[in-house]
Amino acid sequence: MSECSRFGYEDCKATADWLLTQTDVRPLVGIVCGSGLGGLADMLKDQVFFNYIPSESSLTGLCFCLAVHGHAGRLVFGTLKGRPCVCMQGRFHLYEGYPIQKITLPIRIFKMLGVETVMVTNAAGGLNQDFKVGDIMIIKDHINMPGFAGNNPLAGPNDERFGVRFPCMSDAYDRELRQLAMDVGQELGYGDFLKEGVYCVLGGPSFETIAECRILHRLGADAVGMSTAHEVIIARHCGMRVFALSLITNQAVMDYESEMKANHEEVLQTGKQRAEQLERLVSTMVTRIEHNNNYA
Ligand SMILES: O=P(O)(O)O[C@H]1O[C@H](CO)[C@@H](O)[C@H]1O
Ligand SMILES: Nc1nc2[nH]cnc2c(=O)[nH]1
Repeated sequence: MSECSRFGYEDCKATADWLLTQTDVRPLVGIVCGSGLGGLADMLKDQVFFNYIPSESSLTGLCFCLAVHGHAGRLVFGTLKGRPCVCMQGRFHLYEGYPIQKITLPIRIFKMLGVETVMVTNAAGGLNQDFKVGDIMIIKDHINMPGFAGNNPLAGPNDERFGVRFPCMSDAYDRELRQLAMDVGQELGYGDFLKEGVYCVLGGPSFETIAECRILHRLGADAVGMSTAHEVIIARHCGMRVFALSLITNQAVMDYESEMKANHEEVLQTGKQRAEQLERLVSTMVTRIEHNNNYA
């Protein structure tokens, strides 16, 4: 069986159907928590959660083993300020060695659970020289670097039950949700550290060289990370609205004289420092999204 068909429609449906027998929550919003940002899932009330199961032969299809420090590895259902949500408290990355279709399987499961809006968060290195550590960057576009070399989650046979063969990506990051984030951010007094920009995904796990950071910046990227774009492509393919943000956890090293060194501890530390504001931004947005959906 090919990798693509192993994580196909039937797998997603079986998993979603099983999950729906385990909880009364019918989520309209699905949230993906980035490195150090798992506290978003802890905000959910009346939680029902499932640990990602470290087995290839899992009945539920959620056959993942999660080892990345800073990611809990749970699918959490619950309500956020009264709105039904599901959260991936921890995600999967290319560098963990999983096929790209497996990394993005939970997003299709979101769809089959009834999710309409996906909110994706990540930790990223700042390439834009105007960005500071601790800034929150609303993602307006991405550069899918692995996709340039053919590593796209939609590569392989297309299943029309999910979406079309050639989905548009120029509108991937919903304009209204970006505006909503800006409005909510201003209301909360986050104006000084709320930015907008382009996210570039690389395969990782090594952080970038100085030359790589310089070229990514010249290509138009404002932040660099190792996730998100694959999830967004899959979410858009099956018609969900997408909002995504990066927490700028470290400054990408662009200068040969610099003594700075990217490291995962700093990433997690910055996550902790901004956790509360980020949670408030996302949870306030969630309370307004349903209203937004009415005229979407
Ligand atoms: O993208 P998330 O999962 O937030 O994590 C980011 O932070 C980790 C590196 O510190 C990498 O996994 C990178 O992708
Ligand atoms: N690739 C990459 N991922 C990150 N995640 C958090 N910071 C970084 C970074 O500087 N580079």
